[in-house]
Amino acid sequence: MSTPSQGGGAMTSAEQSAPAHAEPSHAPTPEFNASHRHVADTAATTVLDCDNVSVYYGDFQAVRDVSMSIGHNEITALIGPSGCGKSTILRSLNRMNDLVAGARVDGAINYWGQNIYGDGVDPIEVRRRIGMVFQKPNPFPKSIYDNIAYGPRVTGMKVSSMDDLVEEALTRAALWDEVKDKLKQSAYGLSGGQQQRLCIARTIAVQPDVILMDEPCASLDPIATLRIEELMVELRDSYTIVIVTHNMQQAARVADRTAFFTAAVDEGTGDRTGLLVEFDTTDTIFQSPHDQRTEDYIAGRFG
Ligand SMILES: Nc1ncnc2c1ncn2[C@@H]1O[C@H](COP(=O)(O)OP(=O)(O)OP(=O)(O)O)[C@@H](O)[C@H]1O
Repeated sequence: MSTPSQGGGAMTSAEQSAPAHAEPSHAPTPEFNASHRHVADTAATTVLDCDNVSVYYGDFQAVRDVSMSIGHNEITALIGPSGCGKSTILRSLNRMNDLVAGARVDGAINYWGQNIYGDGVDPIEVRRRIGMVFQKPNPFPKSIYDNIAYGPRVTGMKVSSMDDLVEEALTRAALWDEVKDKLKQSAYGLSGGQQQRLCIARTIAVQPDVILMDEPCASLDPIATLRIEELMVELRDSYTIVIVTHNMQQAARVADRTAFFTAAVDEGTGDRTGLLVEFDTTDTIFQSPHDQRTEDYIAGRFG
């Protein structure tokens, strides 16, 4: 498993203790509005490529035949009605579904050209490079400092100064100024929005390349939601971000590209299986979609 900056080569256990890539530079903090979306009318370099991906839970096919390319340093939103397989696809992008008994992925998901489901690929290393932030903030029952330091410690990352690493991660997650005087206090003392930024900092601390976010604002109030959206836009210059959201305005505000999923009913079994209807620039999906199903969903006619 390699990234272009690593120069190729199979992943080894020694590699697991080394940073995945050179530290990305700090992005300037843009004032936030939708115009900060990239102009996504040209194809970006592909980081993650889903090639005919189907995901099963036991015998149930939850989502079928998904092919899409996730662009480098872009925000990609996955939208669609409940149960269409957005979270299932998101979790398959870093092998999180491996942790679900009976879950199985068909097809290939290529990360910088290497199938993450290929022989000999370490799922732990996949999840370090492709991190995930969940719907509900889930800090560890530890101090703010130890929440950040935990990942680097358990993955055996070589760190010259843990204090610097903690400050760096919290700064990137736009939380440092709010917590720098209480690093030894419990993370549970933070507000929900702060806890979610802490979880983003925790993900950043192990130097990922891609950050997956599964409805990261679902449990937050509008102010905290806006702060996370601003943060996503800031982080985009250093990371590739994939977000599942039920909030179409959120997708329209932050995403460069948007994938619309729906579910089709199998006449025989009655099962509802998710499928990708349309994947394009966010402007195209929201302003001139090619598929009637996308247009109906965007217009609120179903889902
Ligand atoms: N762990 C699991 N075991 C069995 N079935 C599952 C599991 N997780 C999801 N499913 C099923 O897979 C299908 C897709 O679910 P998924 O959560 O991916 O959809 P979603 O589009 O993210 O939905 P929502 O928007 O409601 O979160 C659903 O039918 C769901 O019941």
